[in-house]
Amino acid sequence: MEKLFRTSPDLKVIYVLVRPKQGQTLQQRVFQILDSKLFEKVKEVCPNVHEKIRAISADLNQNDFAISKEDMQELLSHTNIVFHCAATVRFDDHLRHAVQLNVTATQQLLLMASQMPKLEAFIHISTAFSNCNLKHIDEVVYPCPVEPKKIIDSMEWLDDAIIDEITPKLIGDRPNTYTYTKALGEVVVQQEGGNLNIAIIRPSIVGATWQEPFPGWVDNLNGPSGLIIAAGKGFLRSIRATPMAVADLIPADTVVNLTLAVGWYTAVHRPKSTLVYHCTSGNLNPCNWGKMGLQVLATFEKIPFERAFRRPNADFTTNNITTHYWNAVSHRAPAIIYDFYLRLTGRKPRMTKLMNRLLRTLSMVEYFINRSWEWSTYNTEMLMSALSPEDQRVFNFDVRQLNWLEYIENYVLGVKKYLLKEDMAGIPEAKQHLKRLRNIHYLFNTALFLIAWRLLIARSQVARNVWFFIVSFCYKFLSYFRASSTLNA
Ligand SMILES: CCCCCCCCCCCCCCCCCCCCCC(=O)SCCNC(=O)CCNC(=O)[C@H](O)C(C)(C)COP(=O)(O)OP(=O)(O)OC[C@H]1O[C@@H](n2cnc3c(N)ncnc32)[C@H](O)[C@@H]1OP(=O)(O)O
Ligand SMILES: NC(=O)C1=CN([C@@H]2O[C@H](COP(=O)(O)OP(=O)(O)OC[C@H]3O[C@@H](n4cnc5c(N)ncnc54)[C@H](OP(=O)(O)O)[C@@H]3O)[C@@H](O)[C@H]2O)C=CC1
Repeated sequence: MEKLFRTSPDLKVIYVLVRPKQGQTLQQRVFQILDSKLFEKVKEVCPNVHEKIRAISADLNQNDFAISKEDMQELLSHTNIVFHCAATVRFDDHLRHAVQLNVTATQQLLLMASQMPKLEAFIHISTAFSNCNLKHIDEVVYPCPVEPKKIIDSMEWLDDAIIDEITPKLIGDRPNTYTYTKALGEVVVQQEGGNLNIAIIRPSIVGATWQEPFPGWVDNLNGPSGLIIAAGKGFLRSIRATPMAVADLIPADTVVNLTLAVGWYTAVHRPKSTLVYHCTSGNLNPCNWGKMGLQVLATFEKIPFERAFRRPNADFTTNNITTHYWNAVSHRAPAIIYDFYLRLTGRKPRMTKLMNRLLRTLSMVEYFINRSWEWSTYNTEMLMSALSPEDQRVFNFDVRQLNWLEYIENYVLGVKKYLLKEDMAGIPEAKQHLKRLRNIHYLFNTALFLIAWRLLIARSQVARNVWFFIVSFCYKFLSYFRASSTLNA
């Protein structure tokens, strides 16, 4: 919406399907977004942007999306282009719910779209990981072993226990219900698109903005953002990741630019078949997880997060045993010790629970940070060459120009500002806090060493002998030093 109004202020109206949430009405939800920093630039070129966004109450879990008759009439008669990006993105969602949102709702939306007389294009947002069971992925819709229609039907009569039982068999070698249902959604789009002008966009891992409307803007915890917080606050200190595996991140504004360009191309050129566009970075400008982790850490040195639990650190491991070791030593043990301290001081323990949640999240993303994929980008490159030089500049989605180090630094800064809402004025205090943590760390390690050594001496003759040898050596060295300094005087 931001980019559309900034580049086309004459646009009449955008209908946005919204559900009320957390005690807020739809209007409040939309106005909260419009009143954010993100929309500051838009308001300069389009001051009446508030009037141009029409929030329509809709819940994709309901029949006909629970849209009122009047709203439905208005939507059907006025819509020129549909961007379908609503989905459940939870990796662990129950299959029934994931199918309802990512497959059935897509089917219903297509049906709705087929009743829109003025519709020019239907743009479906999928994910580059919908076929993550393959290593090389082309810009085509791959068939699923069980037809989506059969899956949709079966979800209506199977009970939860049976669904739980068949879920691993259905998702096969995909890691979760999210990627599986997004793949089903694509098949539905292809099979039931009828005469509609359809395109599918597959972004990889969406990160903060690169350039527009300003660098580093981010507003949710999906993808790396939540883990950047966990690392910056010192909760996450080691990760099972392959440093050389490609980190296929794609900035949010690049996805937006490609999506709008695809909307234009689909409406104007009306390709004969459904085109799939990969919105990925790996084959044009690859960055790996190792480089990303180092740059994230380097940025924490310059711009630390406030009130960190421990000093940020990054141990990458690919080994099962070291993963368990680091999880025990770097994650669970500090959490248990801290909770013990909270109990002692009469407060409610919370760190172990938080750490368990973090480890669960890690176990779910591990699949994606230990593999590399190749996505072909013929259609995306074709689209780039179809744009005029001016449009190539305004709707830039050429990731070859992306400087990763600069991007990651801005990303971390954006996480601090827009997700954690931390003030830059707090940086000196945050640095001071990290210094204190470092001293506590040294003190703790020294105390631990001395206790272990004392216990060892008490139990082992060899340790005692070594200890006496070190002490007598130090004593002789000191005596020699004292004697030679007296002679010199
Ligand atoms: C060692 C040092 C390292 C140093 C450097 C580090 C550098 C960085 C390197 C990092 C490598 C990056 C790898 C990314 C790979 C992504 C691949 C994506 C591929 C596909 C991309 C797509 O195509 S598409 C979007 C993908 N889809 C998601 O990305 C949603 C995932 N997510 C969930 O599937 C649920 O979230 C899940 C997890 C079940 C929990 O479920 P759950 O029930 O336990 O928790 P909830 O979600 O209910 O949230 C409960 C509380 O956790 C908060 N929270 C939510 N998410 C959080 C999160 N990610 N990290 C932290 N905190 C999070 C939330 O804000 C709540 O906070 P509160 O309680 O205070 O409100
Ligand atoms: N983030 C990423 O890394 C990637 C995302 N994608 C795709 O991009 C799209 C957007 O994802 P992202 O922005 O990350 O995720 P979000 O969860 O932020 O966006 C999903 C949207 O769908 C809406 N939604 C979910 N359920 C319903 C419902 N029952 N009725 C109405 N609206 C609903 C949500 O509304 P509400 O705000 O009310 O919860 C939310 O605005 C998805 O299709 C996802 O698959 C693809 C690749 C990567």
